[in-house]
Amino acid sequence: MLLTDYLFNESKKIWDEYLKHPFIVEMGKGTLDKEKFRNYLVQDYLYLLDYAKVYAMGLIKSDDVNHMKFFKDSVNGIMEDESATHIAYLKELGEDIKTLQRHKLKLENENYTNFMKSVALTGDIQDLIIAVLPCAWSYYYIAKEMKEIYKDNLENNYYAAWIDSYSCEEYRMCAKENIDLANELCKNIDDNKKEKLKEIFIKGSLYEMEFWQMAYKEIK
Ligand SMILES: Cc1ncc(CN)c(N)n1
Repeated sequence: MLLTDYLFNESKKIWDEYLKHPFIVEMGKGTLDKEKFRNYLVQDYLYLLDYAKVYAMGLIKSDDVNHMKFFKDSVNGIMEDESATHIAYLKELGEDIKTLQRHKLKLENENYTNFMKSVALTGDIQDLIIAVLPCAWSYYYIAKEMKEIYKDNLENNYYAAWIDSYSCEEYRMCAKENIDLANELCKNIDDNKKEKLKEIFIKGSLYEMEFWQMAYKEIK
């Protein structure tokens, strides 16, 4: 069995909870409070900056030129393409884009990004790819499911552009490249390492859940 199939099975319960989360359900129905969404996007914009740094550390820890290119292209994809959806929504919602970086990270966001950065700094390249794997993969999983569940509700849905950006072919490829690299880098691991990687993956998946919780409860 591929390592990523094993990791998916081990965390599927958590991932299926994402689909029931009120933030996701209300986005799917188009009823989510726009102020909540704006605050989420500001936090997520800051998250993406740290997330890009983790891929930059992946480049430093790679020896293979193809892996180096993957991490370089990922930094570019995060900072240019993924952030572009955030910026477009935030502009439309009246946020000052020039001062976005001045916002403070909320606790759950900081905990999550500190976790990824610490794995990236103290672990090996296998630990690093598994720490970032729930990010792209779970967003693709969520958006693809939303596209199906809420298919009759997307035409005039304010959040359709968000759903599209994470379920489109380009993002599917992005998630697949992360999955394929994880399997390639981890193909010869022993059982102890597999257990360690499972713990990292489950922690990352739980931090994703905490992020949705943070976005929904929205205490400033
Ligand atoms: C918190 C979080 N996790 C994952 C993703 C998808 N890259 C994101 N934008 N934000």
